[in-house]
Amino acid sequence: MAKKKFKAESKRLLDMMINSIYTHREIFLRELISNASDAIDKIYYKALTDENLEFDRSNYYIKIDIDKENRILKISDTGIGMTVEELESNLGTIAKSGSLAFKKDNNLKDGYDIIGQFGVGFYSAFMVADNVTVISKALGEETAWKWESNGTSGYTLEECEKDLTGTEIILKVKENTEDDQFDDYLETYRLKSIIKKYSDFVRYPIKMDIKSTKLKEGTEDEYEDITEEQTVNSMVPIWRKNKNELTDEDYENFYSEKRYGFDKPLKHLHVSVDGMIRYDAIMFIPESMPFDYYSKEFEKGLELYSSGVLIMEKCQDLLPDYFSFVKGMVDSEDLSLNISRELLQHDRQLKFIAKNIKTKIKNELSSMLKHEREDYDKFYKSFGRQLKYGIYDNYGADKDMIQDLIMFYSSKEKKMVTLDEYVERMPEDQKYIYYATGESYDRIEKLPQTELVSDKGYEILYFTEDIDEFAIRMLMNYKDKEFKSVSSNDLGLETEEEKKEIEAANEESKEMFQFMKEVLGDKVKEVRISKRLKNHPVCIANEGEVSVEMEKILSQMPNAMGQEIKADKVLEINSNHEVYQSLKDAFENDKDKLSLYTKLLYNQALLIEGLSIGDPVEFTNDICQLMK
Ligand SMILES: Nc1ncnc2c1ncn2[C@@H]1O[C@H](COP(=O)(O)OP(=O)(O)OP(=O)(O)O)[C@@H](O)[C@H]1O
Repeated sequence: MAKKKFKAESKRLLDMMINSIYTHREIFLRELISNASDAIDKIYYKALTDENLEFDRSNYYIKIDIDKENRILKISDTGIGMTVEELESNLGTIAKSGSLAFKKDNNLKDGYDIIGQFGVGFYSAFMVADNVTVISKALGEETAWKWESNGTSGYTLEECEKDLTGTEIILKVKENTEDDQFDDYLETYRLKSIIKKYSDFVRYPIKMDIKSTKLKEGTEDEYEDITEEQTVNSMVPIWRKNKNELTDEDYENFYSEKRYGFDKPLKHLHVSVDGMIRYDAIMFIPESMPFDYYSKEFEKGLELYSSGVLIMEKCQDLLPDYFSFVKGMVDSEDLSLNISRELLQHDRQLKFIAKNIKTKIKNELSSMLKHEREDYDKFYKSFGRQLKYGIYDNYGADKDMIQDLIMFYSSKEKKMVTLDEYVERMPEDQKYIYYATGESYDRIEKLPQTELVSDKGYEILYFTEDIDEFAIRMLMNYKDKEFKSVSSNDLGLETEEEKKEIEAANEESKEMFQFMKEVLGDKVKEVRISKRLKNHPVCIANEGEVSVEMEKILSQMPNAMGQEIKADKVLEINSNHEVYQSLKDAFENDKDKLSLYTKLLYNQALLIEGLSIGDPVEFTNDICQLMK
């Protein structure tokens, strides 16, 4: 049976292909400039092996010209050009990459990296142009050729005039439509900004004629409009420069030029890895928090370049969430990109880079913590909370990596301390790392529950952020020391003897506590004598996994599930306080009085804890009742 070839309507095929590959129309310019840069690179490569050919950098450039009136945009280069056969095979066949063939033929790997590989970039010109003309004169050829197409009905090829070796791509820019402003691509400022965005580090000058108004020579107040040819790209990327030649100021300038932030970065990391996968990266740790940092709008990510050409503005996969504050870029020649260059084809290389970067950032932060504590404190004030999320995130997968970077306010030091510093200072007899939760340091300081632990001379870490307790629960312990809330049932402080005494006292007042528990119903799980109070009459303690502070946070969650999770509260009474005797008297003589006292004490404990009392009217009525 004879095999027949598929027939396809080229216009529709082209349309489909271009519009499904590229999400941003403006990248047509990136594609055409990358082709021009490839074409110049090819002369450079040829010169390496051809003695008769000299490569003098100053002769090579890319030029962008605009003719607004005729809606013409021209991209010219002084590169290797195309012969008539190459025009036919490279531009006449979709998905034929002359550049890929060149790379293979010349066995190119290192150094100057040719960008093109898929053979489709050129056609992106049809996203903005009705008609594309290519005039090209190949290196060493006498004649030039003109290729022309409207992207619908094939193309024409004819001989033409051209002085210099190289290629001109002439676009007849589409008319505006209701939805699209094609006029934009005839505006100098717009083109300049597209070049800056995607092609700033192309190795050859990209020139444009730029109009400006200048003081007329020899006059003091007469101005004239002049047009000057300017190079609009910066060419040599800072990350390819030698670190020793760069100053802090250079990095700071790069940070603000790139608009990574409006602050001055606290730290920069310049990484050049030359191993199995090569990459360069410049990353910054900002000092202050972007205004939208803790909002849904904030997008993490590093800029991703492939051989100096921007591929993605925010590559999220390069950063874990807990380092989302890091700004900067990564450039690698070794990435396998897909056709649109917006997606990475195999993420093996990317994963490798991401893992590498993660360790570098961690090390940088550790060294800052060790050697530049003041800076670290500033950093932690802005982003500490994010690090704590990292402990909790992903079921604690990276907790070991981050635990040394987190800090809490210390009751003793009156400043932020690391867990390591805490453990180092622990007296020998101290079993646990104690913490207390509350709204502010001031409030925690006054919490009755902290009394006994403080009295023992133990340090307490103050947790004021919603994430703190959740993160610590994930960590469970640090250097084999378990975390213990000052509100938890067993503080591990009493001797066996003391324990027995408390048990006996509880047993003695068992019936009274039972009565009090009945008054409070399911608001508390138990009423008992406290082991932790010294001067305060009452407090709320905690039994089980969910703490009172966690209940507070969960109750603010929008979904119903959070509202239902409650802490098992225990009302603890200080048996050394005079109130205890009043309770006992009331139990003997006046049960109504005991119920009033019970409700009052419970509400007091809630208030101290920063919790709202269920029925404030009842509470005030109870106080009046007491005053009668
Ligand atoms: N300005 C130019 N000078 C010389 N040759 C060019 C020029 N523009 C395109 N070509 C040739 O045409 C081929 C096809 O270009 P096209 O942009 O479609 O694909 P590519 O650059 O090879 O790959 P990619 O789709 O990855 O950009 C190129 O490989 C190159 O050989």
